[in-house]
Amino acid sequence: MTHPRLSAARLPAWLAADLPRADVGIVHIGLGAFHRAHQAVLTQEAMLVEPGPWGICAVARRNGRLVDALVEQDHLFTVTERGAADDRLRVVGSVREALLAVEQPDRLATVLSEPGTRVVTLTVTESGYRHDPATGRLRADDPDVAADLAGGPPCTPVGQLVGGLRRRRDRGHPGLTVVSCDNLPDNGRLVGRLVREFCARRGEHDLVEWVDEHVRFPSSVVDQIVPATTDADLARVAEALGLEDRAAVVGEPHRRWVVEDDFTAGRPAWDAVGVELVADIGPHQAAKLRLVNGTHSALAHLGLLAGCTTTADALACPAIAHFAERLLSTETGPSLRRFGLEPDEREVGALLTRLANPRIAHRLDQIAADAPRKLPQRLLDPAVDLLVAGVEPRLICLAVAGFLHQQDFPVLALPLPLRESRVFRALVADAVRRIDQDGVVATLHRIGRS
Ligand SMILES: NC(=O)c1ccc[n+]([C@@H]2O[C@H](COP(=O)([O-])OP(=O)(O)OC[C@H]3O[C@@H](n4cnc5c(N)ncnc54)[C@H](O)[C@@H]3O)[C@@H](O)[C@H]2O)c1
Ligand SMILES: O=P(O)(O)OC[C@@H](O)[C@@H](O)[C@H](O)[C@H](O)CO
Repeated sequence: MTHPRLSAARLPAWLAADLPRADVGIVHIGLGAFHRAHQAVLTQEAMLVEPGPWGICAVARRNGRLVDALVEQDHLFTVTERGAADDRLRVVGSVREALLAVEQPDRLATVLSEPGTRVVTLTVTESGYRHDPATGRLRADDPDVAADLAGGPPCTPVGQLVGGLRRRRDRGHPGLTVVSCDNLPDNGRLVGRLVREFCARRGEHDLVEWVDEHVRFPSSVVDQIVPATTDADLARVAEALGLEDRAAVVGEPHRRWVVEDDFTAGRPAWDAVGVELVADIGPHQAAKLRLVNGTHSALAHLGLLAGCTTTADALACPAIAHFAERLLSTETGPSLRRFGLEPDEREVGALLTRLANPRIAHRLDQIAADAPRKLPQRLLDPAVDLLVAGVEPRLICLAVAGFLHQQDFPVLALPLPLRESRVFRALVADAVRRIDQDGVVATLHRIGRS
């Protein structure tokens, strides 16, 4: 059955009542599933508590279908919070404009430069920053970075940011705050460094000075599982709403955002809706990346070898579930002692329940994609900390072996302490051999019993 499209005019009154339709104050670069389920919802909630000009201009890179869908729907879309037992559907109206970065570079630079724009948020994936994780510097040999540095219409997020900041400075408008929400350690400092490096490589040292004085780059940690939307999700939303929503997203009910409290030009009342504003992001970031994302990556690399498709499938396998519980309680959890954090049994249980939600189809191949950029902060840094504390990271090495098993050649750039660690290399080699010989499930069984 076909349904009419979601739009402001068609929205049932009970849903329309809760929609703030504010002027743009935030530009979000990276209009993917996550932004719609997370920051767009929290910003809407914040504006309901404290009204203000915090509407969002959401910027996609190439996904014209998504931008068209939003424009056709008056920028409205639904978010389904899918718990283990039921769904909660809501309509989101905090997005006020949607742009395609590569086709509308001038409009993007203008929105970034407008005085009303006071915050820029980013979710452009780990590879979107185009940096070398080992040095934290821009990959100037990346063709897109090179084209941006040469002054073409910017196609990388850093090039886009610099274009907007330059125009802002030239127009004499005040500074703003850039908040990275990607799963990267020190994400704020990383973007700040890349923006300055980009300007310096172009010889724009005066712009570096302006950025130093007028732009803040707080780091942030986000946590909510939001898989890519499927056709089945879209059909379910259409049935529930009686309207077709081509920009719908589905995520788990858990939603967390921790941000360094360093804003130069104001922000929505996010703190009134549960966003944690903190002075030191370090422990929050390490805990999230190691516990949530570390477990995800381990499940992905071992679960795919075991023939599983989603995190829920993987955790339905007793050997993998036992492995995940031990990974958290004996390795990634204890690795956080360096940050003054102690493993907590209840937290481990709650996390595994989240990841096992059978109604959230989080595909392991989506999590496993781009692994060389994810594994360092998720599993390799904890391995370093365990080795320093005299503990063998045997389970982490199994997950790394699972990753190497799917590769034709070792593509992983190991941190120096692991490259030099004979223990680490021997543990990984042994894990690869065991998986080869016995298969992944039997290997996990054996390790589980030892
Ligand atoms: N999905 C989740 O569960 C989740 C949870 C926590 C954090 N995150 C973070 O958010 C990121 C994105 O996740 P997602 O689910 O939205 O992925 P997604 O693939 O749905 O969206 C990523 C978006 O970033 C865009 N992008 C990349 N480079 C860009 C550029 N130069 N200019 C504009 N847009 C650009 C892509 O085109 C895409 O629209 C993740 O990589 C992660 O760092 C995601
Ligand atoms: O989104 P990525 O590709 O950085 O990582 C995949 C998942 O581990 C990640 O999206 C988690 O679901 C998320 O970080 C949970 O908060």
